Amino acid sequence: MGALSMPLFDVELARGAPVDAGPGAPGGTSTASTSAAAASECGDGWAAQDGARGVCITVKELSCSVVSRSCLSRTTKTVQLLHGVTGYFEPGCMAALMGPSGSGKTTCLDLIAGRKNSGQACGEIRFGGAPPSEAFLRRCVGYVEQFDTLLPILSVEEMLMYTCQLKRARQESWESKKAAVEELIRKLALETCRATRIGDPLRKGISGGEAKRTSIAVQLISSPRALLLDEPTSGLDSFTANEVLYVLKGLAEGGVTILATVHSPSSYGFGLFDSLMVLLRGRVVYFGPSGGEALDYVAGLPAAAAVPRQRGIGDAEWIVGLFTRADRAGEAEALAGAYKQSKWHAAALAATERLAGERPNGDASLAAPAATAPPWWWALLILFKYRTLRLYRTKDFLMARFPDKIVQALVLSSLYFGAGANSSILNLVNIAAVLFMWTAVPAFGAAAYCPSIVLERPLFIRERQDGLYRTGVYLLSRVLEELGVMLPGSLAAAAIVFFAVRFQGSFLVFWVVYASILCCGIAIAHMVAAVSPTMELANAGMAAYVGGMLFFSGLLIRIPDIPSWWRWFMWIDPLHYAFKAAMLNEFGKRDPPFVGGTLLEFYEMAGAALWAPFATVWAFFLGYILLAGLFMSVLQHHKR
Ligand SMILES: Nc1ncnc2c1ncn2[C@@H]1O[C@H](COP(=O)(O)OP(=O)(O)OP(=O)(O)O)[C@@H](O)[C@H]1O
Repeated sequence: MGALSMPLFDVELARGAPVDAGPGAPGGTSTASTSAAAASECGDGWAAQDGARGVCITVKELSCSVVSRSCLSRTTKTVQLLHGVTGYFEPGCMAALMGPSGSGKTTCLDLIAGRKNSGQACGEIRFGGAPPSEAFLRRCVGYVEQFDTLLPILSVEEMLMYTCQLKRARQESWESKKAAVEELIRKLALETCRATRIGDPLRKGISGGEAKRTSIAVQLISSPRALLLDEPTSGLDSFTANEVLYVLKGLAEGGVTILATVHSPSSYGFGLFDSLMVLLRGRVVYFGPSGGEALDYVAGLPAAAAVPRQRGIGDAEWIVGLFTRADRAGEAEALAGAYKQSKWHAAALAATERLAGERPNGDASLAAPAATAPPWWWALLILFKYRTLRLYRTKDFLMARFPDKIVQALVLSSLYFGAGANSSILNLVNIAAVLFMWTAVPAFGAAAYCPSIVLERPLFIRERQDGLYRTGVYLLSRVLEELGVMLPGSLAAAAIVFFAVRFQGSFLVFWVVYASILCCGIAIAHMVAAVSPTMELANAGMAAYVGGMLFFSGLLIRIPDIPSWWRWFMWIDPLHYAFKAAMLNEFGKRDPPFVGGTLLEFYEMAGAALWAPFATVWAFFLGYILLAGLFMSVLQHHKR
């Protein structure tokens, strides 16, 4: 094994990667052999340096079906996505999974990675001769999904360090982790963008190719034994696509088992693959060596007569073009039948059977370790360090949380300036109104948190599946993150309103009422976002629930006037308890006369202890958090 270095790649490209006309064709050179030679010069892969060994993946008679619902006729039918896929992917080899769009490549990868969460699957998937445990898949198998899920606020280097801290052993020294990150930055040629913010569609950061390489690096940080990649080259220019495939080849040379779906790699990129599986409508139409053998096989098919090879058309492009045309002509089953008669199918069956039965002795990691995530306190600490602290320095995050409170406080203060000191009967309704608004506004403001929770869901799902943390830790981290900014913001708003309106109760209680209902709002936002499949539904759900709460607080309609069949809503309305606490704080000691009794009697609050509504609001907060955690763990809005 030689050293994997980008200059070698550059030289090859500068010379111009030969257009492979196929073995035996006049002037043709085998890109497979060219690349194999190039790759054989590749050095110790990163994984090899870290002592990682690949693992043999065998797939036997893998089938999958889903119940699909027609949007037009509203009928349902069972669709077969995979039909008895059989094959194997060996350590040290880079395998390509190709086929036209919709042929079942992602489905196949999802099943192998244990991430398909809809439909019915049957067949056998083994890693190192054993069915993989969830812990093994999380720890030892990396999955680079089609769409990048990275934390936009972090730089490339921070993203890698953050993942490294959560994915590698906690006991490993910081220096060792840093060295691993440095090595990955070098291997994936991320030096130039290491300090650049990752960004998102609204705030551009690193390029698409850099994001893809960062995603690959994120998966490599724990030295996986197998790396599955769904279209690692899609959306990249041909140079960057070749660059990514070249890096993957180096990793395969280092011992990692690599399986990647690709659409139309260049001849150079295609030549880097060792084996090839082609799917057509969920059926295997070729599985065998890549390069010359694959080209020979395809050239010998009757379907090849309709799509002759032309100069300028790459190997992979020709193969995919030929199969796509055959697919559209309804020849998928015939091609699958032809493959079943071929020597490659017989060889695949025999090798899969043999490898599925081979269980390397002493391969301890195959016996799944129990823990799949770091200790909760460690994960919380890392999330705080890399996420929360960074968000606290992010203008967008702070602007969505501070100014609104101050503006609302200024509006309330100027509208009700000095009203708190006036106990005349005509003014009491104004004081009750400002206290009502004081509890309603923070609950409404919590709707602002919903979009970011829903938008971040794919990242959360990916990181949880990767075993970076458990649901409860993520939720706790997000709530603490909000509470951290909420405290100073709410304190400033409370001080402005309390002293401008000249309230007579306790300032501490006045502030705690506001802070408590704000906490409840944050928890409600997480709960509503957790049950809502989309952002629109989350926003609508939040507005409906919080809007409904307003009516049952006790101000807009007196409690005795609420129709009996609506009374139950009052008991599940934290606003009702927060408003009660605010009123008791303000009027508990000086309950002024009002319409035939006292003000608190009018609102049916007289004689209540102040602690009771507080305790209820906090019980609501805990209840919402528990429900949010439960829904986040159980509900799978992300069907695949
Ligand atoms: N959960 C599902 N419900 C209904 N249909 C599904 C589901 N999952 C996949 N499919 C269908 O199965 C087929 C294969 O999908 P898959 O994503 O595996 O294809 P693919 O080869 O990866 O496609 P592409 O190259 O475009 O990503 C598609 O027709 C897709 O619409």
